[in-house]
Amino acid sequence: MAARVGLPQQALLASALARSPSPSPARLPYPPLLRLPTYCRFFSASADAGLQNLRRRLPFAARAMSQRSEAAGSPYAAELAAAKKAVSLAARLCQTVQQEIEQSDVQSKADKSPVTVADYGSQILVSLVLNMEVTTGSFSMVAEEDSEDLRKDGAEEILERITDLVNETLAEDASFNILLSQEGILAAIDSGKSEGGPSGRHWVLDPIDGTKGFLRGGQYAIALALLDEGKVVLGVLGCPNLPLSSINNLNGSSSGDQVGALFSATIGCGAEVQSLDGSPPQKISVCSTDNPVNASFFESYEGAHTMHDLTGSIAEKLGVQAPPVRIDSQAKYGALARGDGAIYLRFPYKGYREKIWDHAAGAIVVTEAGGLVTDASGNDLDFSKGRFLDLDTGIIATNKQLMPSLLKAVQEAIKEKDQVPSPL
Ligand SMILES: Nc1ncnc2c1ncn2[C@@H]1O[C@H](COP(=O)(O)OS(=O)(=O)O)[C@@H](OP(=O)(O)O)[C@H]1O
Ligand SMILES: [Mg+2]
Repeated sequence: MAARVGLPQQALLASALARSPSPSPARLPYPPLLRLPTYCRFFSASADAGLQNLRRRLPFAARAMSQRSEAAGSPYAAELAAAKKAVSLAARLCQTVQQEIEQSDVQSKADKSPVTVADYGSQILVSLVLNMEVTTGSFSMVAEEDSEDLRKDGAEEILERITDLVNETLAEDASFNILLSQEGILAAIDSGKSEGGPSGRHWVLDPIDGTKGFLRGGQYAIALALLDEGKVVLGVLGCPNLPLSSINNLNGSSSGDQVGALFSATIGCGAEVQSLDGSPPQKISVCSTDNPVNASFFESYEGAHTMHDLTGSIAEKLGVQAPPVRIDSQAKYGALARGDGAIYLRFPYKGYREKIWDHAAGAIVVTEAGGLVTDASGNDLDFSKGRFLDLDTGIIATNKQLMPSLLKAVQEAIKEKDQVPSPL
């Protein structure tokens, strides 16, 4: 039986909520929260000894922020710091859930894909932190989840579970004097309904990329990017189960290494990795091999997400010797960006529409690490068209030396596949 927020904690949180006055705009300490009027109930945490007892450890997010990054002087430095803090906090909630997940924590969406209390919880925390930390401009977020299913009859229990998880995560972090009501929880999820587009700034979030991997106990990522005038200008990938230094086997694990990597990149400032618990950021770069024989390639773990027969044929044409490294989520982009492998191939089945949140953060981490990310014809990915990427050819990534031969192999393999008569 998984641990839930214990009764004393539940009572504490409930009483804190009950005695908190509704926020009036003049009292709100974080101006951006004005955009979500029913969002929060504030109270003075410092006066509450019980809440202090819930704060068992220093927030790793806060420590991560104090480390100097290459991007410190960039025009997006404040946004990058907020994004790292948001992703780190969300990662903590996801880790808690993954360790003790129950059947009732998982639901099925309209498209039959799974969604968990952690997907919702992660989206809520990222929305909240961004609203609190980024105080300039209007707030817009394109995110994967919405609250529709949680507003239906019968969803009361899961909504309560999400509310408890979010508030417990906030209560454990000394930098937050805030709890959310259930209306606040729903509003925070729905703050991700933006359509994005070519003008203005839009955050792009996959609160859990690779939910199937998350459920399997495997790799997943919290993926957050910022679009400015249609271009990705920063990206953060939190990968709680990825070894910090490198991966060296097909399961994405490596022996004796610290686990939990936070990748980040800002346009023009390079890409970095640090531990999720706050080690100093280290600059990363893609591997420099120009010999496909030495190259290994990443692809989706799920056979339904990419055509493994096509990727096998591409690898064979290139002369790649090593078997594919199959891991879930944009952790693949992070691993590629620091040179764990040389190539990433993704070829969904016909009819699948790629979402921008599945690639925005990963793509900038790779390009700022010196790599290239394109569609199967060599075109840059266009994140300015709304919630979808609108490409149907596939996505490839590698270093600049290998890209010409990779593109050639991709074109040949696609042509050959198209010539094979369909069995139907
Ligand atoms: N049919 C189909 N084809 C292609 N892609 C699909 C498909 N269905 C889902 N998805 C998306 O894949 C996301 C998971 O990322 P990956 O495919 O890289 O990882 S995995 O190894 O397959 O788990 C996954 O992200 P999450 O939904 O956030 O888990 C989906 O956005
Ligand atoms: Mg997701």
